[in-house]
Amino acid sequence: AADSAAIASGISEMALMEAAGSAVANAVGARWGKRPVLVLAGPGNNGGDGFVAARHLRDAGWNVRIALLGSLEQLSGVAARQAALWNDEVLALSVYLLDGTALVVDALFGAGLTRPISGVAAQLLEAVASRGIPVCAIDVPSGLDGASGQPQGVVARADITVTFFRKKPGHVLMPGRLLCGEVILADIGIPDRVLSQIDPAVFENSPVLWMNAYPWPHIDGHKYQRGHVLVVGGATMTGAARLSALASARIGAGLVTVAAPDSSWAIYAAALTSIMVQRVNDVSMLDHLLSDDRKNAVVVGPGAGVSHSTREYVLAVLARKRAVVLDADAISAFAADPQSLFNAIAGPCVLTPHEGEFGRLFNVNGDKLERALMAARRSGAVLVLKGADTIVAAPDGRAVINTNAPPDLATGGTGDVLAGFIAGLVAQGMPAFDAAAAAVWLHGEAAALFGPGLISEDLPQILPRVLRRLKRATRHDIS
Ligand SMILES: NC(=O)C1=CN([C@@H]2O[C@H](COP(=O)(O)OP(=O)(O)OC[C@H]3O[C@@H](n4cnc5c(N)ncnc54)[C@H](OP(=O)(O)O)[C@@H]3O)[C@@H](O)[C@H]2O)[C@H](O)CC1
Ligand SMILES: [K+]
Repeated sequence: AADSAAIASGISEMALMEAAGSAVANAVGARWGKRPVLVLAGPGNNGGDGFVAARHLRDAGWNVRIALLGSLEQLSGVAARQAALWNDEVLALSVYLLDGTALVVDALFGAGLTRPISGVAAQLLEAVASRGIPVCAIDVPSGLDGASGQPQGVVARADITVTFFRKKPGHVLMPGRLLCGEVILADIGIPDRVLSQIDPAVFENSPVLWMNAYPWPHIDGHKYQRGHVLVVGGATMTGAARLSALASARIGAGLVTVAAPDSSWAIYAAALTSIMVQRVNDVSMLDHLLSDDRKNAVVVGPGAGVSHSTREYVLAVLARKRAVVLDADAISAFAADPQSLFNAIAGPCVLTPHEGEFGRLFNVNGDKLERALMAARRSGAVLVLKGADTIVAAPDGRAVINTNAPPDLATGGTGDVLAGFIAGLVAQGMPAFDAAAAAVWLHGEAAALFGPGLISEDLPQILPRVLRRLKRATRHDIS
């Protein structure tokens, strides 16, 4: 879409392809020393980029062969014109060409892939993978769906993928992110104004998306302006709510209260210091707590139990029109009747399911991005679909894909911390979608900064260091 908009705005297709292929040759030259290269060219413009890259590498003194799927006569448009500039032998695709090849430039298919790769092209990609030949992919590793990150049949994993203008969802969604290797973004002269013309709604998560909405404390602020998070605590799994509460406090909520039943009140009270503990044995006591409208954000779910009372608590909070983060058991508790939850959602609400919990509420098909967006639209909530490539989706069609989470995050309690981070930001006035995106990013950064050996308690602990860095990086100095 970006290239057609750019072309419509007067940039020639030939120039775009020239810039694209030359960026590929530059990336190859920067990564590898001179060696025999085989360029695999497909029948569309991805193949055209391959012809340009081949010419630039040859001109730089590399030993380059190019093999084409189909015949030169079948090429059309700019790809045909670029192929004509190659002015040298064009081979037919064959596995034998891999003998004596020390690097493959994969220009078979890019954005125009419409079906799984078959025949000799598939055999070649399989052989490239099994022989462990290094690969530079153009735009996407051929066979990877750039919109979803899902392979359509065979894909040869690339060491580097050179793409143009903006990353596509497939570069950041799993398993695409792993199949792409290092993604190199090349500027091929598509002006930024094109982005506003195509108005994309899906972005890789990054502070630039939500920094302007980040609620740094004001110099003249007091604790009530920084919100009051209420975490509904469970009776037996008390650690989960404590983690959420601690996370809300660390991310800057002015006050945090845990609502606890009599049976475990003493445990909460003994374990928490700056966080308050109040008694709640049933839904009417919870409702009474919520009559204080300074308690402006609520977390339900961590350690709550999949029960009737969890359902009642959620509905009571939603009826009070409080911003709410529903996690874990608060999601699973509605498995039998998801619509009763969706009907009750009217104000800011964030659902934070992992795939298992997601499947209990939503019966939607499609890739991860589509499913998250559909679920957000259906429920009216901001959806945080967790995983190595967590997606934050809004009912209005916006989505971010998060890429900074290290595998160390896959440990008990980290989800409770995330729910607390989100609620803490919402309590300080950040819109739910921005708060969820910011919380997911900060959660990933905190884990990455801590590194191996991470347990969930470490996340709130190390968050101040992440916040300090973020603040330093985004501070607006007076000059
Ligand atoms: N984004 C930019 O700014 C620029 C991108 N460029 C490059 O262009 C490609 C996209 O080019 P396009 O021609 O649209 O598509 P492809 O080259 O990926 O492939 C289309 C052709 O492939 C056939 N096809 C599709 N799937 C298969 C398959 N599994 N097996 C065999 N053939 C397949 C398709 O045929 P159909 O029968 O489906 O019609 C087409 O013939 C982009 O990725 C960039 O690399 C430009 O350089 C400009 C700037
Ligand atoms: K490709």
